[in-house]
Amino acid sequence: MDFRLEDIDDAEVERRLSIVEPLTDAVRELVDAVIRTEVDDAELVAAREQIEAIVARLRAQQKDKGYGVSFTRDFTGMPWGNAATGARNAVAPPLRIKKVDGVTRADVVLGAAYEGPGGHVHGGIAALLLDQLVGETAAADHMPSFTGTLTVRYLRPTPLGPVTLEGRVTGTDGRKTFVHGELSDADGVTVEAEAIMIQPKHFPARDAIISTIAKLENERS
Ligand SMILES: CCCCCCCCCCCC(=O)SCCNC(=O)CCNC(=O)[C@H](O)C(C)(C)COP(=O)(O)OP(=O)(O)OC[C@H]1O[C@@H](n2cnc3c(N)ncnc32)[C@H](O)[C@@H]1OP(=O)(O)O
Repeated sequence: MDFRLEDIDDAEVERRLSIVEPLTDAVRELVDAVIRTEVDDAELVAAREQIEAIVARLRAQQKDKGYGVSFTRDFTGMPWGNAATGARNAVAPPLRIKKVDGVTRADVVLGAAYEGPGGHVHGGIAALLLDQLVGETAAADHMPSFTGTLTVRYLRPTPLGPVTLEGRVTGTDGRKTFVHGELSDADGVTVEAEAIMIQPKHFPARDAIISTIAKLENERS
């Protein structure tokens, strides 16, 4: 797995975010506009040509594969390509999960790009958001847990628009953490999930990052 250390502080993380998040938001607007526009065919062709020019500009310098996950020396993660939360990923709804007293919560608005049944959220998108939620709920002490089993129950269709997510740990057993997650609209829970999250036996990336930080600190002292 592609994890790496970047020797930068939180101010530099914020500076980079202040550049990329508005870009990603603009691309989200583009996606939404393409879905909902009713301009004529000539306008669609002209717009496509402009978009192709922007793509060529961004391709001038590219990573070989995905973005990967970087960490700062303070273990601030930068999973900016992540499909559910990535700051550089316009496919991701702008999901920002917060953990308070062990309970994870997020508010997000799901627009036209997340449609499944007409006017309602695609079931795969609900599962994606819940998967990320249970992952962040189970994560502890900079150690990720991978989703072993995710069971999703769709109680009723979720209308497009504002939704909330909430997750909590319901138990642990060795390296397994059991998590309950919910997706709700203003009228209550629409989708619920039970997950078995598993801390991998070995997580070489974490060990490699910790030893790199120790080396950097040695060099500075
Ligand atoms: C840094 C901040 C991050 C910040 C937070 C990051 C959030 C990221 C959120 C994204 C979450 C994802 O999508 S993760 C991506 C999707 N998931 C994956 O790709 C996982 C692929 N699978 C695997 O890598 C592996 O199979 C693991 C890690 C799940 C398990 O491998 P293992 O560690 O070798 O497990 P093993 O020793 O065999 O078994 C340990 C115990 O777990 C049970 N077990 C094993 N597999 C499963 C399973 N699939 N479902 C249920 N239970 C299972 C066994 O019966 C055993 O129970 P017992 O005998 O002890 O009772």
